[in-house]
Amino acid sequence: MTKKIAIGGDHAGYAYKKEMVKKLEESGYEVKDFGPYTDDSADYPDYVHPLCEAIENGEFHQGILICGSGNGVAITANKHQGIRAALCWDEELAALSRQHNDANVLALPARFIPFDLAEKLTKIFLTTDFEGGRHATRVGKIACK
Ligand SMILES: O=C(CO)[C@H](O)[C@H](O)[C@H](O)COP(=O)(O)O
Repeated sequence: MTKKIAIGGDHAGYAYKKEMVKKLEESGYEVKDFGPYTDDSADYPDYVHPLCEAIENGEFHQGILICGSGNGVAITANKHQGIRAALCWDEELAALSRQHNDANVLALPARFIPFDLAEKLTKIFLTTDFEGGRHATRVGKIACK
């Protein structure tokens, strides 16, 4: 089964997003780019909310969000009950976001890491399994009552 990936962000992440779409498609993923489609100044919530709703609806397996610091897209994504967005800037963080937190969205800080690292983190994120067990109990308690 081809893994379906949703990608989005804002103008600060535009260049990385454009390149990341190419890399993901070359790796065999089915990718939808939720925008923005130029590097004109853009408001990240306009792109993050539709992407997260699509993931919550089961249309995509996981999401990649890219902005300047990664904070804007992560904060916005985590407003969605069905989203666990992890801001990552090194390989161990990317692995742990999947192993311990079952994160379904990776937030990347384009202005703080080089593209080749962003690509490595994305590959780790998309290929690392959730460990379950004690972590499943904790993830099950995240949702606000
Ligand atoms: O990095 C961010 C802070 O959370 C945002 O996601 C934006 O990318 C950043 O705020 C854009 O800043 P700009 O000065 O409008 O380029």
